[in-house]
Amino acid sequence: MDNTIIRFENVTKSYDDGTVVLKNINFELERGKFYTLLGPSGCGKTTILRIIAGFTDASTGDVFFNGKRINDVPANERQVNTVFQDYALFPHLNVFENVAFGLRIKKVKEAEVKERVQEALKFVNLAGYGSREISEMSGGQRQRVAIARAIVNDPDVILLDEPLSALDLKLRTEMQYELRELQQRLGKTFIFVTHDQEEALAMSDEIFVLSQGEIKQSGTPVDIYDEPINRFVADFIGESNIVDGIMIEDYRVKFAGKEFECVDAGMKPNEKIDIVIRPEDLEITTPENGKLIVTVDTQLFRGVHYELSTYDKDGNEWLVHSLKKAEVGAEIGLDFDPEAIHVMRLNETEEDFDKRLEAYGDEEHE
Ligand SMILES: Nc1ncnc2c1ncn2[C@@H]1O[C@H](COP(=O)(O)OP(=O)(O)OP(=O)(O)O)[C@@H](O)[C@H]1O
Repeated sequence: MDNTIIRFENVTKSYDDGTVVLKNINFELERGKFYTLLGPSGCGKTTILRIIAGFTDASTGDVFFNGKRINDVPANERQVNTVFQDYALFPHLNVFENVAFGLRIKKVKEAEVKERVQEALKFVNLAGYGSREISEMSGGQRQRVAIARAIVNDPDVILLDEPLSALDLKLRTEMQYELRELQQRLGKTFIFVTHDQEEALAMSDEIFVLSQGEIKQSGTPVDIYDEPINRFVADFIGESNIVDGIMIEDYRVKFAGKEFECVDAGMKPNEKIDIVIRPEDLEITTPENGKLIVTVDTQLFRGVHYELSTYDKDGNEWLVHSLKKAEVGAEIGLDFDPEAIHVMRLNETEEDFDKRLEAYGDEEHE
């Protein structure tokens, strides 16, 4: 059975004033998975949700739901519900009536309304809260009311537009666990919008990293963290050391004035590249044993590790996460494995990246 629930084909969105918000969006989303649209403010995340919900039209391209083109299907006939950033709860209605609202509009019978609302409230751990006023609920509880209101209609897909952004850090982390757990219990497709990379890494089955109306990379959190395909993604996801480099030949790169063994291949000799090394992949050693020699500029204790800001003689900054301490002002060595060097082609797109890997793979098989 085809497990695809939503498909975007060449979707663009522009406004009459000439603003191009989405350039050419293509993706397929599967039933029952947790997807995250991640990117800086204004990159088009909310616009994608609005097109799925039917609140706005795509300018060109096609949107499919369960294999059926839905460009012209009105919002209220789509099997989709949205949880908004500000929850959009009705302050004059109590918790029960807020959740019941959509069912009442559909003229569902009273006995069924009662049963379904109670079930939805139980699902979000708010059984017994039905008669409370919204003003008597905490931020986290309001969030759960908004989710109960979305799931009571039994939609196939739930859209969540930065639903955790109004919460303080501790509650936010709790709600991340809760939302993920809820999605798994429900078995529905969740599409979650955020500009917070940690949230995206923690919660998602698959992440779409967006910038300026384009998908820069998609994949599992581990894929995107370990194999960012360009400087934008590497910089946006996690903390990174990114420096200019040159590919000498397959498995050999040059950066910071020295040549190193690496595991990347399939690029042109002498090609200019971007190099990424994650701070946790750099190990402190003596200057004699270090592949890089750096001076420690600052050191912060972060609980689990020390965070050192260091620089080499060319002025490149190297951020280090280390369990070992160093002396501020001291010269130290940094060691790393060849696998820790991640090589990226300048401004490579996801499509070109995939083509390159495919071509390289084919060559290997010949
Ligand atoms: N009616 C409109 N007319 C012109 N431009 C618009 C209109 N609505 C939205 N935009 C523009 O579309 C772009 C993308 O907006 P969108 O809300 O999708 O971004 P976002 O990634 O969700 O950002 P945020 O995280 O700030 O909500 C923005 O630059 C915004 O100014």
